[in-house]
Amino acid sequence: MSIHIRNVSKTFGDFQALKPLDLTIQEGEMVGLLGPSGSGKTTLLRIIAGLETCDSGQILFSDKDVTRLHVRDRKVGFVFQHYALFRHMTVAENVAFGLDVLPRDQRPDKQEIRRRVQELLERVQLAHLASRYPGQLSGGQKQRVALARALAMQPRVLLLDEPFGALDARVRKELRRWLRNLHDELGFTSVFVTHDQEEALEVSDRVVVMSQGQIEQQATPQDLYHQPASRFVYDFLGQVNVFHGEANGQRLQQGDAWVAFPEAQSPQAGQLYLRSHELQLQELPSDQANLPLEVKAINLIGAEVRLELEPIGWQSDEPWEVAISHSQYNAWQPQRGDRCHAIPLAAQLFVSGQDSQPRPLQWSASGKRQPISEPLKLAANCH
Ligand SMILES: Nc1ncnc2c1ncn2[C@@H]1O[C@H](COP(=O)(O)OP(=O)(O)OP(=O)(O)O)[C@@H](O)[C@H]1O
Repeated sequence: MSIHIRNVSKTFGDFQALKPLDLTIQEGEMVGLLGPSGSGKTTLLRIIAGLETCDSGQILFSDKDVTRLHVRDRKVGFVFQHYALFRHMTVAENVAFGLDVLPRDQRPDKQEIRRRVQELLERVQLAHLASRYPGQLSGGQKQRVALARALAMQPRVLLLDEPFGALDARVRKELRRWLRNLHDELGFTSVFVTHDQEEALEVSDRVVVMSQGQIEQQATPQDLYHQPASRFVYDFLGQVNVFHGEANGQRLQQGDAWVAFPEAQSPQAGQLYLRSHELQLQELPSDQANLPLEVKAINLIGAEVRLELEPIGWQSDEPWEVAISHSQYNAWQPQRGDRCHAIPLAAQLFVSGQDSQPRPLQWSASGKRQPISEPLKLAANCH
C-alpha cells in the first residue's frame, strides 16, 4: 500500500511541530525518517498511524483518504522503542493478542490463530521461546516479539519508532538487517523513525531528512551521501572536516593555511567540507594544500584507523578526523603529538552568504602527493 502525505501540518499550542509538508511513500518501500531530536519525525509517524490528528492536509493509503479514519481502522502495524509487551502473557500469547481481541466476525478460529503465531515465531526465530514471559527475554528478543505481534495482524503498512533505539550497537545492527530481510520477504510498506544516520543509510530505500518540522531532503542513501542538498544534511550525515577561508588567487586561504583549487575552478570565500576519507595525510605540505595538523587521538577499532587532529596555526570549530587504512597506520605508526599535513582529494564548497547547493571539487590523483603509507620514516620526521 502506498502512503500519500499532502500538505500535512501540526501545531502543539503555539509551537509548530510540522510545517505543511508533502511526502509520497511507494508500495513496498522502506523509508527512514531521519533527523535530530525534536525535528518532527515521531509526530509525522503518529499522524500516519492515526494516533495524532493533523491540523491541515490529508493522508491517503493508496487512493483512500484515511485522514479521519480511527487508528484501529487504518490496519497499520506499530513497533515502538519500548517493547510494550504484556508482562503477564507468554511470548505466544503476546503475539496472538491482536487476533484474540478481534470482533468475532473478523477473528480467525483458535487453530488458525495458533498456526499463525507459530509461523510468525519461526519467522522471528523465537519458536523455542513461545512459552516464556517477557521478563525472561533479552532486549533484542523482546523487540522481535513486538515485531511478530505487529505482523500478526498482517498489516500492509508497518510503522516503527526507533525500534532498536534501546538496544546495544551489535544487537541493533543485527536486528536492522534482519528487519530489512523480513520487509523484502513479506513486501509490506515500512516507515521507521531514527536519529542514527548509519541505521537510516543502511536499511532504507529512501531517507527523508527532517529538521525543524520540515523535510530538508529526501533521496536514496547513495544520493543523500554524495549529493547532500544543504549544510544541515552534510553535517547531519556524520563527521565532517571544515576549512573556512577567503579567496586568494587560486587558493582558499586562512592565515598561512590554504588549499589550492583544482585548475579551471575559481575559489570563492566559503567553507570547504571534507569527509574523513576524502583526505590524505603526508609529512610535508604539497603544491595543493598547506594544512598542518597535530595528532591528538588514535582510534584503532573498526575497518579503518581514525585519527583526531588539531589544526596548527589555523582555526576549525571542531578537531579534524581523518581515516587511514590499517596498513598505512602500521607503516606510519603515528603517536599523539606527531605532526602531518592534510591533502584534500575531494570536497564540497559552501559559498559564504549563499544557502545554495554546494560546489563539488575533485583533485586529480596524479598530483605530487606522497601517500603516507610510503614514507615509513614519517613518524620520526614529522615532529
Ligand atoms: N503532545 C505534544 N505536546 C506538545 N509538544 C509536543 C507534543 N508532541 C511533540 N511535541 C513537540 O513537537 C516537536 C517534535 O516532536 P517529535 O516527537 O515529533 O520529534 P522527533 O523528531 O521525533 O524527536 P525525538 O527524536 O526526540 O523523538 C518537539 O519539539 C516536541 O517537544
